[in-house]
Amino acid sequence: MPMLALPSLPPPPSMDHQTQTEQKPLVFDASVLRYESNVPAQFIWPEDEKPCAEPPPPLLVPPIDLGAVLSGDPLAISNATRLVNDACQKHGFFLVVNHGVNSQLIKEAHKNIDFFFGMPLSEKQRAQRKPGDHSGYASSFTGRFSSKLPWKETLSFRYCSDHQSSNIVENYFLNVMGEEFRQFGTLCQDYCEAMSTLSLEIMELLGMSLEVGSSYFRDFFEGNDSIMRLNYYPPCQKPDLTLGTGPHCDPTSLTILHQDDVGGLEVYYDEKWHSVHSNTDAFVVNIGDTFMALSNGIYKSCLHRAVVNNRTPRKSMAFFLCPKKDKVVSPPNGLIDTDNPRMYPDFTWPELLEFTQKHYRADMKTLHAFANWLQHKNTP
Ligand SMILES: C=C1C[C@]23C[C@H]1CC[C@H]2[C@]1(C)CCC[C@@](C)(C(=O)O)[C@H]1[C@@H]3C(=O)O
Ligand SMILES: O=C(O)CCC(=O)C(=O)O
Ligand SMILES: [Fe+2]
Repeated sequence: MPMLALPSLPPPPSMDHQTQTEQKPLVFDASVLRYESNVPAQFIWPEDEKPCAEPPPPLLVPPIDLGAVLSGDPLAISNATRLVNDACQKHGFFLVVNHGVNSQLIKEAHKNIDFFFGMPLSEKQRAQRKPGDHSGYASSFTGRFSSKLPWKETLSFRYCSDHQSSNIVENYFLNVMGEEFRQFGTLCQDYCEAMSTLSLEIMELLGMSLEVGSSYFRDFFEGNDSIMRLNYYPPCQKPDLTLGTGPHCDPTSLTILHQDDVGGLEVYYDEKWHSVHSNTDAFVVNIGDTFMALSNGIYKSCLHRAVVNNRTPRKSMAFFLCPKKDKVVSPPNGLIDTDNPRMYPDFTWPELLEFTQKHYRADMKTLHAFANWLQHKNTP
């Protein structure tokens, strides 16, 4: 079988950040590192990927009034489908307002995130992510990658909307963190349920804007097997050297992000980075690689990153919508024709997830690398 070069696959950590001498393994303890003016080399990003010297121009994206769309108002629907269609063909990014998600639920979630990440490292490590697993706590990715480390801590867990998994998030918190975290678990379960509902509503809108019918993608994501991630970006004394999350397209289908009012999210469009103003009343929505494949490349997977600052910690909550395990990601016939031939091979989400967890560090070229990898894997 021909060997494929996978440019982002890092060498095992022992190969470059631990030398023959007595160097200790790197630990990202934010309570210490946030005051450190010497940023460890593993967190320093290459010159061409460093944050912009000046604040980048804002990305002008019209907010979509989801409430008006769901009320069935024909004018609101035609406006929203036009705006979404335009945004998704250009950069794959838009905002949703009047979304119907309880603002108290969002506030409580942010409070609990502050509490969780404010705990000592050893407490958070009770939920430590295991190698090859996408769930759990990670303080940066010190054991997983050896360079271009992100200045962030994350807590990720699986959410599944089928009936057999009704308490999957609550149970995760109970099992890994214990009884004192039951309430946080219930809150995250409720939040994920709200995100799953919201994502299916957005899928109706995407079905209308791609003219395949409002139920096509909604049905495809019924019983979704998704990932929820809480991101915490501690302050950094040298924010111009590092990144909170490096440039990437989400390999997942659709991301619904809620960010606090600190700011730091940036989107690449028209050959430059743009900042995204924070608006705590809005959800930030972006297309991911799996939806790009599902739309036969018509909607773009959004290239984005997060920068950090030297003053305030920043929080965001990302719900990564993913299809049920056995769903084949294949575009509907209405999106394929002689001018628009098939762009990507059929695949299932678990295959792409495994690719990003075991073979390739997700970046801006994941879908392309994955399509090549699949092709070589399946050619004797
Ligand atoms: C399936 C996933 C892999 C990542 C988490 C979810 C969706 C986004 C991916 C990620 C955020 C893209 C940038 C690189 C990454 C390693 C990160 O910085 O967290 C990615 C996630 C991951 O592999 O854990
Ligand atoms: O925190 C943010 O603003 C972006 C996070 C992100 O892109 C991700 O978790 O995939
Ligand atoms: Fe992302």
